[in-house]
Amino acid sequence: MPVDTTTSPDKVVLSIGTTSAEIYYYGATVTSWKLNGDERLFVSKSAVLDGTKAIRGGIPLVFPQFGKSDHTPKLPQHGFARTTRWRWLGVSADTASEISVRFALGNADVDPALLEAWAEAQPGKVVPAFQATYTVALGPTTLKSHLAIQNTGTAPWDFTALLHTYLAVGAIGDVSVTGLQGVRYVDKVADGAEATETRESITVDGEVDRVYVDVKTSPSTRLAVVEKTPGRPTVSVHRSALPDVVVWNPWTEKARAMGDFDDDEYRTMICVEAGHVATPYTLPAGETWTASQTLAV
Ligand SMILES: O=P(O)(O)OC[C@H]1O[C@@H](O)[C@H](O)[C@@H](O)[C@@H]1O
Repeated sequence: MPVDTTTSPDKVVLSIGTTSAEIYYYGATVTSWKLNGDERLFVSKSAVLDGTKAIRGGIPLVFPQFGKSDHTPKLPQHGFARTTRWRWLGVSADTASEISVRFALGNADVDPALLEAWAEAQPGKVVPAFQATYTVALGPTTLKSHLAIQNTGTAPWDFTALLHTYLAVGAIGDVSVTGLQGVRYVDKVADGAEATETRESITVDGEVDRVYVDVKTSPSTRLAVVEKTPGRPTVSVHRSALPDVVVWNPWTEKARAMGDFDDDEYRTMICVEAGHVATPYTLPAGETWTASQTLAV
């Protein structure tokens, strides 16, 4: 199968046969995954792509903090990884069945004020020393995101991380998410109330913003986005070391409130976000945490 990589000042484009992906250096955000010309990721028509704002769509990388925290009021929502330009490390594998590329982010790449803000939540308020490597691998029917975060300092520190995946869907009314039945969740739309998911297939008919905690799946209960619309294949989400899953759709009112999201776009997207967010991960000095997600059609 012909494989190809092209780079430009803003992004890298990968292709393998009729499948392609593009990744912006800004945020190392994957902004496109096309199979036979069919786009599987949602990016808003109003997304800002000039590196001044997190990209509204694709797969923004949330690190070192999911959401907002009272401990770090100056650290922006969802941290700084999605709003910082990553270093391009080049192609790491290039075979007939997979092409992968790597990006890096470390302390020197990040605005010092943001590092100081992160330090507020750490023991002794010490700025964490880190090195992150992000690998994106494209196969004929898969897109893998692999994140490795190393503590390069001498003291442990905490973080939360998440792959904020926006999937494109034909019509939100025809979509269901499977694999979450019986899982406890925190409902951010209901002021953080906790409940257990009873449904085998979750449908969306209003604002949804839930953190499903410690989601265990098996081949018979796989995490997947299923569409009734003819011709739209199921996208499965396979996870490693990302126990929690956020399901988000802003619906009408929140859509109107977002400047980089068109009013009706809630109809054609759903976020299914794999992360380590319900509890922070403590990374000991010198150690590396690795996690990955594979989207498969
Ligand atoms: O607007 P942002 O910062 O990209 O966040 C979008 C959404 O991201 C989700 O992960 C959160 O659970 C939502 O609460 C949030 O609204």
